[in-house]
Amino acid sequence: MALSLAAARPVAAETPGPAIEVDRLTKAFYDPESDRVTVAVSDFSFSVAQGEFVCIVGPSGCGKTTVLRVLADLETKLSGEVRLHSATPPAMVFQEASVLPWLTVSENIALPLSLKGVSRAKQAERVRELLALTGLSDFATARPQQLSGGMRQRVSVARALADDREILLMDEPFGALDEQTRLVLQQELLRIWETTRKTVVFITHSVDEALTLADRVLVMSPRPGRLVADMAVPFERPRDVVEMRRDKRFWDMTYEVWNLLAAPAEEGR
Ligand SMILES: Nc1ncnc2c1ncn2[C@@H]1O[C@H](COP(=O)(O)OP(=O)(O)OP(=O)(O)O)[C@@H](O)[C@H]1O
Repeated sequence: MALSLAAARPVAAETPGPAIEVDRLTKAFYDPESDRVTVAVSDFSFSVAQGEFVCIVGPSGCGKTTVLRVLADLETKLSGEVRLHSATPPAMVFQEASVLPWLTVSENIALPLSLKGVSRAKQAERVRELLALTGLSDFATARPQQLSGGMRQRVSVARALADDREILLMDEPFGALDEQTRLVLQQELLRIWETTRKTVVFITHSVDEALTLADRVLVMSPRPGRLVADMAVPFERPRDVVEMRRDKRFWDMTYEVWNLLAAPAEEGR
């Protein structure tokens, strides 16, 4: 199937209000042992519209995880403003699948619902939907150690979706997987996103993963991380992760982002 990537997606026109607004965020860590302050993120500003998929790329240690942890309220900021326009706290997916080994796949997915006291019947219905959405229906009663790494990460994604939070924060969720599994999960995440239209902030080291998934790619500088580019990704949806790679613009953008990442850090940071 030839993929038509001709029309640029009018991101702003389709997206209502902001779901996330970050204004001049600065975050530093103090290590009392060495009496050293590490400025992880400096003056970082961006916003994410409701239902938008934004990827953040940047060199190792530039503060990507720190930004996500501040959004999740797991870290306090030094200065700046962070506003989440959402009725629910964000859900998180981490690099390592954070599944509980003593629970079955279904029980892992149901965990946020059982913690909230949702009835067993409603839990079972929601779990059924999520097993189908993430392709795990045949593994409902399996335990995590019986699953591959990719399948465990699918369980993490399903669990993050269980109680239907509006914002999904994903920290390099496919980073530990082999290339082929990664492509399969990227395709699945695209399909899931088409179905759920969550607001997603997704961190990755992989430029082509960012271009495959995102409406916009934010490129960060080396630490202390600052915003160096905010790029709209023009490929129309639904996307096919393999077919996209036949489009010259995909590689032109990959080159452009790599050029930004390879640029030397500015003086005086
Ligand atoms: N809890 C902490 N205490 C002290 N320093 C920290 C802490 N967390 C992060 N840092 C420092 O902040 C900087 C940014 O770290 P962060 O993990 O956010 O980067 P990253 O871009 O996500 O890195 P990577 O891509 O390698 O995962 C690093 O220099 C790191 O050492």
